[in-house]
Amino acid sequence: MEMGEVTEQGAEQVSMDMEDAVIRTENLSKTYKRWFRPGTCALNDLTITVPKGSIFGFLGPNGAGKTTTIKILMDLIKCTAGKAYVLGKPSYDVDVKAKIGFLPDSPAFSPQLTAYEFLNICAKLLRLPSEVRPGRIEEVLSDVKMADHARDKIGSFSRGMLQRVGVAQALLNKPELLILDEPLLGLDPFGRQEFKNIILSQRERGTSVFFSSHILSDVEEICDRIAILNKGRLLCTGRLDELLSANGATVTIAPGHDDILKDLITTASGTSRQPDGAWVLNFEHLESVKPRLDELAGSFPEAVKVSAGHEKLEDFFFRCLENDRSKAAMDDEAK
Ligand SMILES: Nc1ncnc2c1ncn2[C@@H]1O[C@H](COP(=O)(O)OP(=O)(O)OP(=O)(O)O)[C@@H](O)[C@H]1O
Repeated sequence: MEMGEVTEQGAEQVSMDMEDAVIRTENLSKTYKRWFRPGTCALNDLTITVPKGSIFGFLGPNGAGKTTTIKILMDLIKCTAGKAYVLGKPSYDVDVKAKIGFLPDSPAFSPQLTAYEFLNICAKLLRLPSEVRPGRIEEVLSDVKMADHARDKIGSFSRGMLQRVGVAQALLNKPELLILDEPLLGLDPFGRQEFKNIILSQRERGTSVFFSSHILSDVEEICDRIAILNKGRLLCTGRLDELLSANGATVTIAPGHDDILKDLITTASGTSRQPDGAWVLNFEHLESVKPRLDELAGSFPEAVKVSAGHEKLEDFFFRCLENDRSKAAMDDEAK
């Protein structure tokens, strides 16, 4: 983890060189006004840095403030306080838009247009030269596996196909930075795999990617960095490998040894049962259970397998939210 990066709620992130950051927010806050009622605080003091070349997963439960942040980064709405920089410029800088590929939350398409016609309009808006446009449109349609549907009307597309067209338009201008709001929404497992391949190949050509998602297994597979938000506040951010490996352990108990579980299960941060009946337990701190695990591994060498240093993102995510909820409950009690 970089020096000063937030690992605990409320900690401050020390600034990384702006040159190395494709996105940087500083104490960003947003309150939506409401008539005759207190406003909704959607974002509260958010400070994050997305370094150049990274694939950054922006996570949080419904209503955490992800779309609000993305809208501010795209200058679709104004923040109430704080600062947002994209590719080293304030987020309202118009010139920067030509270097970004953007997929909004629930994009709307004109159903009468074919995929090709829609992308042609987008390419014109991006001022791609006319001689380049057809080739580039074919290229992005092929990237998202929609080449066979170029001449079909968008109105006939499934949700997943619409999402692919949305990703295709985000790729049109060969962006330096992709900002994608829930790009995996509506994609089947093949679509998700293709999306992950697209993102990894984009990174290879030097594009940085910032996307929000609820599909934690996919985020774990491709992201090198994450931030987790809850109720508009940052719970943690950093390199995924460092956040997940922080002293954790995964223990697998072979099928038929459920009796071993009894005293372990109460201290595990996460548990899951495999189809073959084996149990997988995740521990936040290996040290706290190591003596007991050593003892069990000595008595049941075939039944207990310990791999240090890798908590699943899903377990980490729930643990962060649970800690936040307990802290909020304690704060309420103290009031
Ligand atoms: N235009 C708006 N006016 C008033 N409140 C809003 C508006 N947009 C969002 N909010 C509120 O701001 C908070 C954050 O919403 P936001 O859409 O940013 O969350 P999110 O993390 O993207 O959620 P989801 O995962 O469900 O898409 C929520 O409480 C939401 O009700």
